[in-house]
Amino acid sequence: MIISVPATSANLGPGFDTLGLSLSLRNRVHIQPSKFFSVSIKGEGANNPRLKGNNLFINIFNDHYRHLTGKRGIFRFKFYNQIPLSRGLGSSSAVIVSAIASAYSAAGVNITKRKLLNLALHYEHHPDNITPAVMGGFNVAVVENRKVYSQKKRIPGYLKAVVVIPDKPISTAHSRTTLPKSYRKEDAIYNLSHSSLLTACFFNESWEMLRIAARDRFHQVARMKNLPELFDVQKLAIENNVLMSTLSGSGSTFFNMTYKEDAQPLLEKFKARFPSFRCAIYDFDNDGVLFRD
Ligand SMILES: Nc1ncnc2c1ncn2[C@@H]1O[C@H](COP(=O)(O)OP(=O)(O)OP(=O)(O)O)[C@@H](O)[C@H]1O
Ligand SMILES: N[C@@H](CCO)C(=O)O
Repeated sequence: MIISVPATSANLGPGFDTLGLSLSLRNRVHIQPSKFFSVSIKGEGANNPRLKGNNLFINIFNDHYRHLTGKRGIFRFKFYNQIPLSRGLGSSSAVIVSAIASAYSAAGVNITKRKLLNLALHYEHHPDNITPAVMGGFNVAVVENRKVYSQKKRIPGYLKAVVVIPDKPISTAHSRTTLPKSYRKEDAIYNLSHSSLLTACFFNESWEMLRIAARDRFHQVARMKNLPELFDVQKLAIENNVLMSTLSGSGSTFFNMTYKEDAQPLLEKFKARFPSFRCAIYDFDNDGVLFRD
Protein backbone atom coordinates (compact mmCIF):
# COMPACT_ATOMS: atom_id res chain seq x y z
CA MET A 1 0.00 0.00 0.00
CA ILE A 2 1.07 3.60 -0.57
CA ILE A 3 0.20 6.53 1.68
CA SER A 4 1.03 10.07 0.62
CA VAL A 5 0.73 13.34 2.51
CA PRO A 6 1.20 16.91 1.21
CA ALA A 7 3.47 19.66 2.48
CA THR A 8 1.78 22.49 4.33
CA SER A 9 2.30 26.17 5.01
CA ALA A 10 0.98 27.17 8.42
CA ASN A 11 0.11 30.45 10.17
CA LEU A 12 -0.24 32.38 6.87
CA GLY A 13 0.86 35.54 8.69
CA PRO A 14 -1.60 36.44 11.45
CA GLY A 15 -3.25 33.03 11.91
CA PHE A 16 -0.70 31.74 14.42
CA ASP A 17 -1.44 28.08 15.28
CA THR A 18 -4.78 28.35 13.45
CA LEU A 19 -4.52 28.72 9.65
CA GLY A 20 -2.78 26.56 7.08
CA LEU A 21 -2.93 25.28 3.52
CA SER A 22 -1.48 22.38 1.60
CA LEU A 23 0.95 22.34 -1.31
CA SER A 24 1.47 19.87 -4.13
CA LEU A 25 4.79 18.41 -3.01
CA ARG A 26 4.31 15.13 -1.10
CA ASN A 27 6.00 12.51 1.01
CA ARG A 28 5.06 8.97 -0.07
CA VAL A 29 5.60 5.77 1.87
CA HIS A 30 5.29 2.29 0.40
CA ILE A 31 4.70 -0.47 2.98
CA GLN A 32 4.95 -4.22 2.45
CA PRO A 33 4.82 -7.12 4.95
CA SER A 34 8.26 -8.72 5.01
CA LYS A 35 10.40 -11.29 6.81
CA PHE A 36 12.85 -8.56 7.82
CA PHE A 37 12.34 -5.02 9.00
CA SER A 38 13.95 -2.52 6.59
CA VAL A 39 13.85 1.21 5.86
CA SER A 40 14.95 2.93 2.66
CA ILE A 41 14.73 6.67 2.10
CA LYS A 42 14.90 8.51 -1.21
CA GLY A 43 14.77 12.29 -1.63
CA GLU A 44 14.67 14.61 1.37
CA GLY A 45 16.39 13.16 4.44
CA ALA A 46 18.04 10.33 2.47
CA ASN A 47 21.46 11.31 3.82
CA ASN A 48 20.27 11.88 7.38
CA PRO A 49 21.38 8.85 9.47
CA ARG A 50 19.03 9.88 12.32
CA LEU A 51 16.01 9.08 10.14
CA LYS A 52 17.04 5.44 9.75
CA GLY A 53 17.66 4.92 13.46
CA ASN A 54 15.13 6.64 15.70
CA ASN A 55 12.58 7.47 13.02
CA LEU A 56 9.50 9.42 14.15
CA PHE A 57 7.41 7.62 11.52
CA ILE A 58 8.42 4.11 12.66
CA ASN A 59 7.77 4.91 16.33
CA ILE A 60 4.27 6.26 15.68
CA PHE A 61 3.48 3.46 13.19
CA ASN A 62 4.51 0.74 15.67
CA ASP A 63 2.44 2.26 18.51
CA HIS A 64 -0.73 2.33 16.41
CA TYR A 65 -0.20 -0.99 14.64
CA ARG A 66 0.36 -2.77 17.96
CA HIS A 67 -2.68 -1.05 19.49
CA LEU A 68 -4.88 -2.12 16.54
CA THR A 69 -3.66 -5.72 16.09
CA GLY A 70 -1.99 -6.69 19.38
CA LYS A 71 1.05 -7.67 17.25
CA ARG A 72 4.32 -6.03 16.36
CA GLY A 73 4.34 -6.79 12.63
CA ILE A 74 7.37 -6.76 10.38
CA PHE A 75 7.38 -4.48 7.37
CA ARG A 76 9.53 -3.07 4.66
CA PHE A 77 9.18 0.72 4.51
CA LYS A 78 10.22 2.69 1.43
CA PHE A 79 10.07 6.45 1.79
CA TYR A 80 10.03 8.88 -1.14
CA ASN A 81 10.27 12.32 0.44
CA GLN A 82 9.72 15.62 -1.33
CA ILE A 83 9.20 17.76 1.79
CA PRO A 84 12.40 19.39 3.10
CA LEU A 85 13.01 18.87 6.83
CA SER A 86 12.70 21.72 9.33
CA ARG A 87 12.02 24.38 6.71
CA GLY A 88 8.49 25.33 7.74
CA LEU A 89 6.77 23.12 5.15
CA GLY A 90 5.13 20.73 7.60
CA SER A 91 7.60 17.83 7.38
CA SER A 92 6.79 16.69 10.92
CA SER A 93 3.00 16.82 10.32
CA ALA A 94 3.39 14.82 7.12
CA VAL A 95 5.32 12.15 9.03
CA ILE A 96 2.78 12.00 11.86
CA VAL A 97 -0.24 11.82 9.54
CA SER A 98 1.36 9.26 7.22
CA ALA A 99 2.48 7.03 10.13
CA ILE A 100 -1.01 6.85 11.64
CA ALA A 101 -2.69 6.38 8.24
CA SER A 102 -0.16 3.65 7.36
CA ALA A 103 -0.73 1.76 10.61
CA TYR A 104 -4.49 1.71 10.04
CA SER A 105 -4.04 0.58 6.42
CA ALA A 106 -1.53 -2.13 7.36
CA ALA A 107 -3.91 -3.36 10.07
CA GLY A 108 -6.82 -3.40 7.57
CA VAL A 109 -8.84 -0.95 9.69
CA ASN A 110 -10.67 1.95 8.01
CA ILE A 111 -10.16 5.38 9.50
CA THR A 112 -12.02 8.61 8.76
CA LYS A 113 -10.06 11.77 8.04
CA ARG A 114 -11.60 13.37 11.13
CA LYS A 115 -10.40 10.56 13.40
CA LEU A 116 -6.95 10.63 11.78
CA LEU A 117 -6.75 14.36 12.46
CA ASN A 118 -7.67 13.95 16.13
CA LEU A 119 -5.10 11.17 16.56
CA ALA A 120 -2.43 13.37 14.92
CA LEU A 121 -3.17 16.07 17.49
CA HIS A 122 -1.61 13.82 20.19
CA TYR A 123 1.76 14.32 18.50
CA GLU A 124 1.51 17.93 17.30
CA HIS A 125 -0.52 20.11 19.65
CA HIS A 126 -1.23 22.97 17.26
CA PRO A 127 -3.65 22.02 14.42
CA ASP A 128 -2.51 24.40 11.66
CA ASN A 129 -0.21 21.93 9.83
CA ILE A 130 -1.91 18.62 10.56
CA THR A 131 -5.34 19.86 9.40
CA PRO A 132 -4.36 20.77 5.81
CA ALA A 133 -2.07 17.72 5.72
CA VAL A 134 -5.15 15.54 6.32
CA MET A 135 -7.87 17.56 4.57
CA GLY A 136 -6.05 19.44 1.78
CA GLY A 137 -6.85 23.03 0.77
CA PHE A 138 -7.03 26.08 3.02
CA ASN A 139 -8.11 25.28 6.58
CA VAL A 140 -9.03 27.17 9.70
CA ALA A 141 -8.73 24.95 12.77
CA VAL A 142 -9.25 25.28 16.51
CA VAL A 143 -8.81 22.82 19.37
CA GLU A 144 -11.39 22.28 22.11
CA ASN A 145 -11.15 19.42 24.64
CA ARG A 146 -8.39 17.75 22.64
CA LYS A 147 -10.46 17.68 19.43
CA VAL A 148 -9.90 19.64 16.22
CA TYR A 149 -12.81 21.65 14.79
CA SER A 150 -12.01 22.84 11.27
CA GLN A 151 -13.41 24.26 8.06
CA LYS A 152 -11.90 23.75 4.62
CA LYS A 153 -11.95 25.79 1.42
CA ARG A 154 -10.60 24.47 -1.87
CA ILE A 155 -7.96 26.69 -3.50
CA PRO A 156 -8.52 27.44 -7.21
CA GLY A 157 -5.97 26.28 -9.81
CA TYR A 158 -5.36 29.81 -11.10
CA LEU A 159 -3.36 30.57 -7.94
CA LYS A 160 0.24 29.40 -7.37
CA ALA A 161 2.68 29.25 -4.50
CA VAL A 162 6.15 30.65 -5.12
CA VAL A 163 8.33 29.44 -2.27
CA VAL A 164 11.81 30.47 -1.21
CA ILE A 165 13.53 27.75 0.80
CA PRO A 166 16.71 28.91 2.56
CA ASP A 167 19.67 26.58 3.03
CA LYS A 168 19.35 26.91 6.82
CA PRO A 169 16.83 24.82 8.83
CA ILE A 170 14.79 26.19 11.74
CA SER A 171 13.49 23.77 14.38
CA THR A 172 9.87 24.54 15.30
CA ALA A 173 10.34 23.47 18.92
CA HIS A 174 13.32 25.79 19.36
CA SER A 175 11.73 28.64 17.43
CA ARG A 176 8.62 28.58 19.67
CA THR A 177 10.78 29.16 22.75
CA THR A 178 12.00 32.48 21.26
CA LEU A 179 8.49 33.99 20.98
CA PRO A 180 7.00 36.41 23.55
CA LYS A 181 5.14 34.87 26.51
CA SER A 182 2.37 37.49 26.26
CA TYR A 183 1.13 40.11 23.81
CA ARG A 184 -0.25 43.66 24.13
CA LYS A 185 -4.01 43.93 23.75
CA GLU A 186 -3.58 46.12 20.61
CA ASP A 187 -1.42 43.44 18.98
CA ALA A 188 -3.85 40.67 19.95
CA ILE A 189 -6.70 42.63 18.34
CA TYR A 190 -4.52 43.34 15.28
CA ASN A 191 -3.83 39.64 14.73
CA LEU A 192 -7.37 38.52 15.55
CA SER A 193 -8.85 41.00 13.07
CA HIS A 194 -6.33 40.26 10.32
CA SER A 195 -6.64 36.50 10.74
CA SER A 196 -10.45 36.77 10.54
CA LEU A 197 -10.23 38.93 7.41
CA LEU A 198 -7.74 36.51 5.84
CA THR A 199 -10.10 33.59 6.44
CA ALA A 200 -12.99 35.52 4.88
CA CYS A 201 -10.78 36.41 1.89
CA PHE A 202 -10.11 32.72 1.22
CA PHE A 203 -13.73 31.68 1.59
CA ASN A 204 -14.99 34.58 -0.58
CA GLU A 205 -12.07 34.33 -3.04
CA SER A 206 -11.28 38.01 -2.42
CA TRP A 207 -7.60 37.59 -3.18
CA GLU A 208 -6.62 41.25 -3.54
CA MET A 209 -7.45 42.06 0.08
CA LEU A 210 -4.98 39.42 1.28
CA ARG A 211 -2.25 42.05 0.91
CA ILE A 212 -3.69 43.73 4.02
CA ALA A 213 -5.09 40.64 5.73
CA ALA A 214 -1.78 38.70 5.78
CA ARG A 215 -0.01 41.15 8.12
CA ASP A 216 1.14 39.81 11.48
CA ARG A 217 2.46 41.16 14.77
CA PHE A 218 2.83 37.90 16.72
CA HIS A 219 5.72 35.86 15.42
CA GLN A 220 7.18 36.64 12.00
CA VAL A 221 9.59 39.48 12.80
CA ALA A 222 11.06 37.70 15.84
CA ARG A 223 11.68 34.58 13.78
CA MET A 224 12.95 36.39 10.68
CA LYS A 225 15.67 38.04 12.79
CA ASN A 226 17.33 34.58 12.94
CA LEU A 227 17.79 34.78 9.18
CA PRO A 228 17.79 38.49 8.19
CA GLU A 229 17.80 37.74 4.42
CA LEU A 230 14.12 36.84 4.92
CA PHE A 231 13.32 40.56 5.26
CA ASP A 232 14.75 41.03 1.75
CA VAL A 233 12.75 38.05 0.45
CA GLN A 234 9.51 39.58 1.76
CA LYS A 235 10.43 43.06 0.49
CA LEU A 236 11.10 41.74 -3.02
CA ALA A 237 7.80 39.84 -2.98
CA ILE A 238 5.80 42.87 -1.85
CA GLU A 239 7.53 45.14 -4.42
CA ASN A 240 6.35 42.64 -7.03
CA ASN A 241 2.77 42.97 -5.85
CA VAL A 242 2.24 39.37 -4.65
CA LEU A 243 -1.14 38.57 -3.10
CA MET A 244 0.49 37.53 0.16
CA SER A 245 4.02 36.89 1.42
CA THR A 246 4.39 35.17 4.79
CA LEU A 247 6.83 33.10 6.79
CA SER A 248 5.86 29.47 6.25
CA GLY A 249 5.16 27.79 9.60
CA SER A 250 8.08 28.56 11.88
CA GLY A 251 10.38 29.14 8.87
CA SER A 252 12.81 29.17 7.31
CA THR A 253 10.77 29.00 4.06
CA PHE A 254 8.92 32.05 2.77
CA PHE A 255 5.52 31.40 1.17
CA ASN A 256 4.23 33.75 -1.55
CA MET A 257 0.91 33.50 -3.32
CA THR A 258 0.38 34.89 -6.83
CA TYR A 259 -1.90 34.56 -9.80
CA LYS A 260 -0.66 31.85 -12.19
CA GLU A 261 0.69 34.31 -14.78
CA ASP A 262 2.74 36.24 -12.19
CA ALA A 263 4.48 33.17 -10.71
CA GLN A 264 7.28 32.58 -13.25
CA PRO A 265 8.49 36.23 -13.43
CA LEU A 266 8.58 36.33 -9.61
CA LEU A 267 10.46 33.04 -9.49
CA GLU A 268 13.14 34.41 -11.86
CA LYS A 269 13.59 37.45 -9.62
CA PHE A 270 13.96 35.32 -6.49
CA LYS A 271 16.47 33.03 -8.20
CA ALA A 272 18.58 35.97 -9.42
CA ARG A 273 18.58 37.67 -6.02
CA PHE A 274 18.95 34.60 -3.73
CA PRO A 275 21.10 32.13 -5.69
CA SER A 276 21.89 29.94 -2.66
CA PHE A 277 18.20 29.47 -1.74
CA ARG A 278 15.92 26.93 -3.38
CA CYS A 279 13.11 28.76 -5.19
CA ALA A 280 10.18 26.91 -6.74
CA ILE A 281 6.58 27.21 -7.96
CA TYR A 282 4.05 24.75 -6.53
CA ASP A 283 0.38 24.14 -7.16
CA PHE A 284 -1.94 24.05 -4.19
CA ASP A 285 -3.22 20.66 -3.07
CA ASN A 286 -6.89 20.09 -2.32
CA ASP A 287 -6.79 16.37 -1.45
CA GLY A 288 -4.74 16.01 1.74
CA VAL A 289 -3.73 12.49 2.75
CA LEU A 290 -4.22 9.85 0.03
CA PHE A 291 -4.45 6.05 0.51
CA ARG A 292 -3.69 3.66 -2.37
CA ASP A 293 -3.49 -0.14 -2.37
N1 LIG B 1 10.75 12.41 6.41
C1 LIG B 1 10.93 12.36 7.73
N2 LIG B 1 11.14 11.17 8.35
C2 LIG B 1 11.29 11.11 9.69
N3 LIG B 1 11.24 12.19 10.52
C3 LIG B 1 11.04 13.38 9.94
C4 LIG B 1 10.85 13.53 8.53
N4 LIG B 1 10.65 14.82 8.26
C5 LIG B 1 10.69 15.45 9.45
N5 LIG B 1 10.92 14.62 10.45
C6 LIG B 1 11.04 14.94 11.88
O1 LIG B 1 10.45 16.22 12.09
C7 LIG B 1 11.45 17.17 12.53
C8 LIG B 1 11.21 18.51 11.89
O2 LIG B 1 10.04 19.05 12.45
P1 LIG B 1 9.84 20.62 12.64
O3 LIG B 1 8.50 20.80 13.25
O4 LIG B 1 11.02 21.22 13.35
O5 LIG B 1 9.89 21.21 11.15
P2 LIG B 1 8.79 21.23 10.02
O6 LIG B 1 7.63 20.35 10.40
O7 LIG B 1 9.47 20.93 8.75
O8 LIG B 1 8.37 22.76 10.02
P3 LIG B 1 6.96 23.51 10.40
O9 LIG B 1 6.36 22.76 11.55
O10 LIG B 1 7.37 24.89 10.77
O11 LIG B 1 6.14 23.46 9.17
C9 LIG B 1 12.79 16.56 12.10
O12 LIG B 1 13.85 16.99 12.93
C10 LIG B 1 12.50 15.06 12.27
O13 LIG B 1 12.61 14.68 13.62
N1 LIG C 1 2.00 27.29 14.25
C1 LIG C 1 3.28 26.63 14.30
C2 LIG C 1 3.61 26.14 12.90
C3 LIG C 1 4.89 25.37 12.85
O1 LIG C 1 4.69 24.03 13.16
C4 LIG C 1 4.34 27.63 14.75
O2 LIG C 1 4.31 28.75 14.24
O3 LIG C 1 5.17 27.31 15.60
